[in-house]
Amino acid sequence: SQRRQPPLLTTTYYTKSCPRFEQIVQDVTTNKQISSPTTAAAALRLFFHDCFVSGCDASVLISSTHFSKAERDADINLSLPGDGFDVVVRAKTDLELTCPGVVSCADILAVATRNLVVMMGGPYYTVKLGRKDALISRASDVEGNLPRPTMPMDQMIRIFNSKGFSVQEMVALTGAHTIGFSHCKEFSSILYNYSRTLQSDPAYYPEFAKSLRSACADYTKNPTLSVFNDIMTPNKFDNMYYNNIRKGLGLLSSDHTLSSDQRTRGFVELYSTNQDAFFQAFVRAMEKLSVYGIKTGKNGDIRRRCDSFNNN
Ligand code: HEM
Ligand SMILES: [Ca+2]
Ligand SMILES: [Ca+2]
Repeated sequence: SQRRQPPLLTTTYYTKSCPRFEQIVQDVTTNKQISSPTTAAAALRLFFHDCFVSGCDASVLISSTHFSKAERDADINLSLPGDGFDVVVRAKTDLELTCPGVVSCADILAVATRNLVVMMGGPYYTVKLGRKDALISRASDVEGNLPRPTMPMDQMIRIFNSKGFSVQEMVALTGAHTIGFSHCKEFSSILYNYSRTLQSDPAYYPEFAKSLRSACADYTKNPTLSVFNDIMTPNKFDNMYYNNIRKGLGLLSSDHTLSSDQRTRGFVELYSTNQDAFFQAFVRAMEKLSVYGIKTGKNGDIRRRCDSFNNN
């Protein structure tokens, strides 16, 4: 049997073909984050949702047409904020002026995400380059590839394992919930109607549950209502998320389960007491995530626009 070699990305991919690549992406991400501070969390979640569905290939950036419903319009992706898409489009626009047809949307999203994590106070990690953009984006491919907050731990672990990510890596990556928001509907079922006998015992700190109920009181009429994922340091990329979930200050059912399940609890405890350990684990897991399922050569192309394929 033949062993297929993993396609190789390099850190110097654009050194000759687009020497200003890093600088252009850096300028765009900085300006965008300053004018729209929700961009960092938006891009980080967008990147996760791209990579877990057929690899880090910008498949999530494609817009639907009359003929085909793209990933972006799968129900779980409808809450992806526009700022994440917008920062990629802005960088692409600048890059097409400087080095047309050279830089992939997938590489832009990967580097923009890293830059934004760093801007929020998170750790720097290496992003290798040379990803090609996907030739396919189908909403029907999304289901089953992304975790949902109401899933039991077994199922969440199965999704991560199926992509080669360990329980430890799952816990480290989910530290991303140290920034950003969740809409009320994502945790309303456990907020209004929970029983402590369930395996998915949400174990909200009672005062926290009370304040969430009041913040979300109107959410059926106003579906845009949302709450910080990390109530203590919502705008700082740190290890506070792990401290929160140990105290019942996690938002989503999946956040609570992370600190109650015996398979994940040890990692939560480690990262809550040792930010260096979290950052090191996050760096390794993001480096791994960012090369997951990447396309090279003829398996992909360099899109002219990030939201549509080249052949139309
Ligand atoms: C472990 C399973 C996970 C589940 C069940 C989950 C679920 C969710 C849900 C329901 C939201 C709220 C979305 C909204 O209401 O708009 C959210 C937000 C977010 N998630 Fe996750 N997530 C998981 C893991 C991850 C991972 C691995 C990352 C990145 C590496 C990530 C990054 C984010 C970010 C940054 C936000 C905030 C988005 C924003 O503010 O726009 N999540 N997640
Ligand atoms: Ca993808
Ligand atoms: Ca935080």
